[in-house]
Amino acid sequence: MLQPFRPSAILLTKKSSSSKVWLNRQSRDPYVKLRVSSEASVAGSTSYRSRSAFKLLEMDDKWHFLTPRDVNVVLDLGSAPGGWSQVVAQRLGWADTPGSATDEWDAANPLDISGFESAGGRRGRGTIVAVDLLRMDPIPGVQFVQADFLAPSTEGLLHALVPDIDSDGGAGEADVILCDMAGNSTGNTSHDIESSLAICTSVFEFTKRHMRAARSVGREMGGVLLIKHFRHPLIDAFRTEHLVPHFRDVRYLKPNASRTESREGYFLCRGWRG
Ligand SMILES: C[S@@+](CC[C@H](N)C(=O)[O-])C[C@H]1O[C@@H](n2cnc3c(N)ncnc32)[C@H](O)[C@@H]1O
Repeated sequence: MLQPFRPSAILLTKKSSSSKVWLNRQSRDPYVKLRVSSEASVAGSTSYRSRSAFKLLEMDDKWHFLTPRDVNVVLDLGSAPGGWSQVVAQRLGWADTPGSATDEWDAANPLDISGFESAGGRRGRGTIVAVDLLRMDPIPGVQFVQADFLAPSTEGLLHALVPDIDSDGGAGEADVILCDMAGNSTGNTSHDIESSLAICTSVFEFTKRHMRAARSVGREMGGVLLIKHFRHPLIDAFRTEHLVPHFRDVRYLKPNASRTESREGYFLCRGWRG
């Protein structure tokens, strides 16, 4: 007769010690506490869906790349569960609070735009398009595409959702491209760096085709790219070869909300030169 599975003493010890480390870290993490307390303080809405939301809030509070009135088209690459999209929706006026999940997701439809209409009929400005491999519950003001960003067909899906408002017919429609995309960490540094580099390269190629340059809208500053990466000399070389020549200003950001022990950081690239 089959015996029910009983974890061995070793498994139990390993699990409980790693769980303890995790629980310990969570209970001391001020951003986890903040995420939970934002739920309590915002009646009738959900809290931010991710701890990551606080990184974007912190970076935008300092550098103001989402708040200018002429920011109208924002792309959120690697958006699930939706913390960054909630922040963008708030900053573009779609909601005062992080916003609440609305209808059930229709998993059969990769171009579900059910989150587009704001709860209560409130309209913000502009267009927010988010993409992720994983499903994401709707957020008012955010159009979501469930797809692999690295697949060639995804670019067309994203492009179809963004209004092409160039007056001179030139390329480029995004004011801000955000990328918090990351593959699953394997613990193997060279594999993780390779994956981060592949994402950075692909996002940069996409940026070249879709970022708005200053001249196309008569602005002083072209579009902004905020891109996550994992610190490594190869990523530094990517910054020097690709980002620096194409933007007026490129800087490394490590928000307080990003864990110190993590190699994660962000390049904030402002003023796309085209
Ligand atoms: C750190 S999470 C993003 C968290 C998000 N900014 C938030 O605040 O909720 C990274 C996301 O990148 C997504 N991702 C990784 N590779 C992807 C790919 N090739 N295409 C689309 N999404 C991808 C993952 O599914 C994951 O949801």
